[in-house]
Amino acid sequence: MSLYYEAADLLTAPTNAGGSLKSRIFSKKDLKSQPAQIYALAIETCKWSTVLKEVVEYADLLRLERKVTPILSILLVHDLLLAKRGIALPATHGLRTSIERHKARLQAEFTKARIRRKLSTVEALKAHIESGLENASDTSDSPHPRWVRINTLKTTLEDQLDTTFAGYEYATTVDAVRQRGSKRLFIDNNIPNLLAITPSIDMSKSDAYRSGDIIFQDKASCFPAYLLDPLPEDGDIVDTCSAPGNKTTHIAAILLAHNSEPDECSQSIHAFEKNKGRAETLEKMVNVAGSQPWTKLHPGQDFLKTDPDSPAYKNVGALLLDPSCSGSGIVGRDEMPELHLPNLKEAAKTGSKPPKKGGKAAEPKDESRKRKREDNASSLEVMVDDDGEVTAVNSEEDLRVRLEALSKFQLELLFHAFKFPAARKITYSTCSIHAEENESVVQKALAHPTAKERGWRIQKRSEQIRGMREWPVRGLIEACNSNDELADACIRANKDDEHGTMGFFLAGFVRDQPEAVSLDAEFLRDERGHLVRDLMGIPVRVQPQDDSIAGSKDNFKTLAQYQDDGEEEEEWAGFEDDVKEEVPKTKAIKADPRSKGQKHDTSSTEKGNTMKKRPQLGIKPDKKRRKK
Ligand SMILES: C[S@@+](CC[C@H](N)C(=O)[O-])C[C@H]1O[C@@H](n2cnc3c(N)ncnc32)[C@H](O)[C@@H]1O
Repeated sequence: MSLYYEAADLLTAPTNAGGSLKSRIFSKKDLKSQPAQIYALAIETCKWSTVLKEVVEYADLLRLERKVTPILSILLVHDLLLAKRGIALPATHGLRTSIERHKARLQAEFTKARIRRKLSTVEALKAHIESGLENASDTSDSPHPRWVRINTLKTTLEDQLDTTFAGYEYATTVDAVRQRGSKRLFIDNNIPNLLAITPSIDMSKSDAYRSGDIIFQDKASCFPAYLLDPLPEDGDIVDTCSAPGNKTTHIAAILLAHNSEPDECSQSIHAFEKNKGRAETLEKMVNVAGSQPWTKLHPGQDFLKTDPDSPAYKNVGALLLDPSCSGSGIVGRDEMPELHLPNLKEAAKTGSKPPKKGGKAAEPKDESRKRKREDNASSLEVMVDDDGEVTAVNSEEDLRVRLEALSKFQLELLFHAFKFPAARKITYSTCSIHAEENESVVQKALAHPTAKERGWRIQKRSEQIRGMREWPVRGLIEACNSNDELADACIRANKDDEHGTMGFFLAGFVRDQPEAVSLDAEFLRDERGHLVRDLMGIPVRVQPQDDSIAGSKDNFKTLAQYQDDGEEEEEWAGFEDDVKEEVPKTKAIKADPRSKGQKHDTSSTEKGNTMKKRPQLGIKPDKKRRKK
């Protein structure tokens, strides 16, 4: 019984009591229930409170059950509808029976709440709540700026500045937009098409947000797709862990920015999402953002179970890995959560009074509670990872064990990504501040035989796209065993510094040749795949710089291309008339199993050139994309 009363007390403590929910729970010495249990119930109920409020109000529960206070009603209804074991009270307990006798009605209202949100399953509703979309109207006074990505699949930066953001004052620093009461915007210097706006302005009801013209996405969360920078020659892209889809839709926007005509973009994004409920959210986001023509969804599919050698992935040249992590970089985790309580109006009319025990006589009316944030540096007690999983972490050892489990999974994901035969770019990111999930994973991955065999290496800072090269916050040198170059290659973002981002980590992996390009690729082949041999019967090497040799490159393919066509190398069967001593005029046709008949300039496949050839995103707004 104490669980619900204790959770109710902690959630309804005066806002000036200070401290985060975590610190309030774990600093209380006289609790009868397990602190982690109270925390899990309280945090989950807050997350669900907009839905629970509706359910309680529409079921008229407060009028029918006068002993139940608003806060107790949503805690109990939460467990009735969402906890595996239901309400944690004896079956005959008065509080439990007062809720359970309305079970059918409450469940019906819960279903209606889901349908009102146009979600087809409870799983999808859960994913919707986890994604934070339900509280998009949060108007908290947090000084963290609101980052807004302009979705260039649907609109342009210029158009948005002229319409949605008309009347905003332009700030020259991100700091200036944080000022409460202002109406300012800052155009980001690192990421194209990204703005920071004053956080107290609620954009969630704007047409631009509803139509997918703008997407709320923290600056640091925009780093991975921008660093990956999928170019036409990169072929297909895999987003290994996609929901809710911020990075998937960002990849699509960049892909299209590199193509002058959207119709000509033959590249696809394979978006994997293991959790079916989250996959529904992903699908919604992809549709709203208008990236569906280029996105192949793999709902409910575990990326680790894909076969990298499957023909379906033979053109995959780039992968984005943004796996589940501790979520320790997420801003606002330590604050008091927002709580929506059911309206007391009806109950008040009929004269009902909340009981003294466990409840507060003066419950707030139909409004959200906002609490001030207090520094909570010492609380390690509970970890809520970015999938919403709550883990009790009462000691350094607990934390170590949790981080070890997470990093094992993260490494496994990287090893799997390394196996895609045509891949030559990978980004690895987390919203964790812990080196165990970041620099340590990178080092272990690089040291692993799979990485070495397949030629994967870290993408150096000097090789990174401009905005990332110029970003000042880099990896932790001490976590990189004093390897300056590696630390400099790693990208970090801090959650409490002047840049106004969440805590984040990112590293790029590259290899100069896809695996399929073996030494054999250096030898010429005719159109049937046979090695071209000289008079002595020795295979003719490709002479990349020799322009004097006549011949058409179209007559020749490399081994990798023939393997790609499903043809096998044959024994030499003599000269072919039409290819006798002919060698291509151009440099070697580098095996590029990624090209899908799209315009392909072989010279631009060389890594060193890609940065120079890249369009200057962000300097000019992209032109309007045709909506399919
Ligand atoms: C950090 S979130 C991804 C956020 C997403 N990239 C974005 O920016 O919107 C991690 C996601 O990976 C999913 N996931 C975890 N393991 C997976 C796996 N083995 N295969 C596919 N998805 C996985 C989780 O369900 C979760 O939705």
